[in-house]
Amino acid sequence: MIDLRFSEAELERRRDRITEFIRHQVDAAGADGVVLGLSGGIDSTLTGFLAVEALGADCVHGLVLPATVSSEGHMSDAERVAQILEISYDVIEIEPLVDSLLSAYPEAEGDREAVGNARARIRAVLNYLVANHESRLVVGTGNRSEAAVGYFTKYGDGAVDCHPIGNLYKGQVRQLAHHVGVPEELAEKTATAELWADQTDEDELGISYEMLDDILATHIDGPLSVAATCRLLEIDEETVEMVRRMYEQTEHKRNAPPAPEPLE
Ligand SMILES: NC(=O)c1ccc[n+]([C@@H]2O[C@H](COP(=O)([O-])OP(=O)(O)OC[C@H]3O[C@@H](n4cnc5c(N)ncnc54)[C@H](O)[C@@H]3O)[C@@H](O)[C@H]2O)c1
Ligand SMILES: Nc1ncnc2c1ncn2[C@@H]1O[C@H](COP(=O)(O)O)[C@@H](O)[C@H]1O
Ligand SMILES: O=P(O)(O)OP(=O)(O)O
Repeated sequence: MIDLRFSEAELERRRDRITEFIRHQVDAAGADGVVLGLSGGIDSTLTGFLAVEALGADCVHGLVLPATVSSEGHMSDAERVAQILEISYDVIEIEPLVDSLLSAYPEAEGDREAVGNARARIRAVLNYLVANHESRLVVGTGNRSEAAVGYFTKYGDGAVDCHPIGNLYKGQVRQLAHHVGVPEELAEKTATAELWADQTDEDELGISYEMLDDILATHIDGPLSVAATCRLLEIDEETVEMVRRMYEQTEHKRNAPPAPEPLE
């Protein structure tokens, strides 16, 4: 394993860079603030803390959007974050909207992945409903580790106006969260997409975030070959190749949809 942690000075610089970024995005769009989905997880919690630091509590609106598969613990943590930050927030149950989708297209009933992704997309629709109505931007919560392996729903949690923590690896998200004062028990929570019951990121991805971050930093985002990465991290080639495959196969999620070249 390699040590990707920031120094205290670097953490302060990251914090300043991200809060300046959020202010700039809002000012440049002439918006009145941001809307943010709060799941009780570390990414949305850190993003909420940084958005309030950047804009003030009045300019941040939280949405807590439980589904039947959401655990009570995560949803009460999400509300707790909104209360700590003293931001306005709404709690909107999304399962009636999922049911409407499935009554329109019952063929997808029981398809865990399709319905799970539909939950993420319903949340995106609600985020934009509020953002349009209140002249705000939708602020994303995705980090570099998730983005690099496509671990997000296309046009679901990926449907946002900016990604303030999009350059941080998951371990660095936790470190910055501690630094800005996120309570310990929230900063150390197990990551879960909660699109279906008992889902965890690391189980589904088949790799720990610690190892994923190391492979991304050295090989995918860094200069080392597969062989050099294996030697440095003392891991097998198959693990590095698996990450490389996830990165390559999900490129479409990180780019604008293509169109044919114009005719000459
Ligand atoms: N951050 C989180 O924790 C989080 C949040 C939401 C989802 N997730 C995870 O993300 C994953 C989302 O599922 P998914 O990736 O199967 O669904 P997706 O809908 O995000 O992406 C698949 C869709 O992309 C399109 N597509 C596929 N290959 C393509 C290509 N080569 N070019 C262009 N378009 C292409 C197709 O429309 C396909 O249906 C799941 O594993 C889910 O658990 C994680
Ligand atoms: N239950 C939720 N309420 C509001 N927003 C949510 C909820 N679950 C997820 N989100 C948003 O989506 C991103 C990504 O979610 P993962 O839990 O990592 O899948 C999350 O940060 C929230 O902004
Ligand atoms: O995106 P979040 O806030 O749900 O965090 P995590 O993915 O760690 O559960």
